[in-house]
Amino acid sequence: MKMALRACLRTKPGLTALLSQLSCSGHAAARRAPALVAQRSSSSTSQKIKVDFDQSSGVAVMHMQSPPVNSLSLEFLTDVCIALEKLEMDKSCRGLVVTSSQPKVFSAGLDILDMYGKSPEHCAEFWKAVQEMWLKFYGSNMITIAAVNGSSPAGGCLLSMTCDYRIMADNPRYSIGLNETKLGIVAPFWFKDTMVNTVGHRATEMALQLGLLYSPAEALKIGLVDQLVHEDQVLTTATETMTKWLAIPGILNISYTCHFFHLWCCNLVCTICSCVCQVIAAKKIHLSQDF
Ligand SMILES: CCCCC/C=C\CCC/C=C/CC(=O)SCCNC(=O)CCNC(=O)[C@H](O)C(C)(C)COP(=O)(O)OP(=O)(O)OC[C@H]1O[C@@H](n2cnc3c(N)ncnc32)[C@H](O)[C@@H]1OP(=O)(O)O
Repeated sequence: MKMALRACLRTKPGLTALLSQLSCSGHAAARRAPALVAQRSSSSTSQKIKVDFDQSSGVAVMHMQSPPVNSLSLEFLTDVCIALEKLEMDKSCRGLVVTSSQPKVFSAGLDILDMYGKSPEHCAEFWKAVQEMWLKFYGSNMITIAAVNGSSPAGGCLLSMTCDYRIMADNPRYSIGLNETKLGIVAPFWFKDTMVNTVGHRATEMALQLGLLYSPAEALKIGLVDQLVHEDQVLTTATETMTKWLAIPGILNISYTCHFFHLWCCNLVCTICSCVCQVIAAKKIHLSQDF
């Protein structure tokens, strides 16, 4: 799916426009202009994000450092998007590892306090920022690896699933999954689609209906993560793995992209049809109540 988005962003101007409308892209850029990284190795820091870029390997490491649990607030999401935009514009950056500086937690998902009791304008901006983060990671031209060094529920799990590869700390205290159902909320369809693309239809059905959080071993078993390593080894394994991914010629990447793009389009058409059916059904119910 991620590759599919990459392809359409490269080759389909129409869809780019569609996606940019969806994501309200430029939202982040409007706040702060991106800067190109000039040094051989560099480090740039916002309050909540630290990026170390090694120009010799072309690999950047994004450390999420928003205490206590890297919850995805509007401010944090905006910082993530800005950092991604900067890296994306630097053509020498080919790989991105995303990890957490917070102990025991990769990301606690969407910031619940940023969704509750806020103005409609804030909620709209917040929700656009969530979509923007998703699109930017999924549509990135860089190879992305999530170094999941702690728990990663809900939006945290989504963030990791938008990456090409996930390495998780092998600590049974940690968990990962889309647990929205347990919170009494429905995961948006694109959360669901992202999970289907990662673990398949049946596993997603079970995961979402029951709001399951998986231990690292369980997550590995269903393919929600790709590799487990000792807690101390998550980041080094991620950078080693990146070397392998970057050895694959980009052209092959693009070929796979076309296959996935086809699947993604089919999925999108189905989703639109299903939305139309729901609207028609809702109207029918409404009418039958009137008479
Ligand atoms: C606005 C537009 C709305 C449109 C709505 C449309 C559709 C709805 C779709 C909604 C989709 C939602 C996806 C989500 O991501 S919802 C968030 C779900 N997240 C969780 O369920 C995680 C909850 N947290 C935990 O499980 C744990 O905190 C932990 C991450 C495993 C870490 O555990 P631990 O180390 O033990 O830390 P604490 O539990 O003590 O927490 C420390 C501290 O952090 C606060 N906190 C935790 N999670 C969040 C969060 N998601 N947002 C904000 N704050 C969080 C927690 O309250 C503690 O704070 P205090 O120290 O002040 O008590």
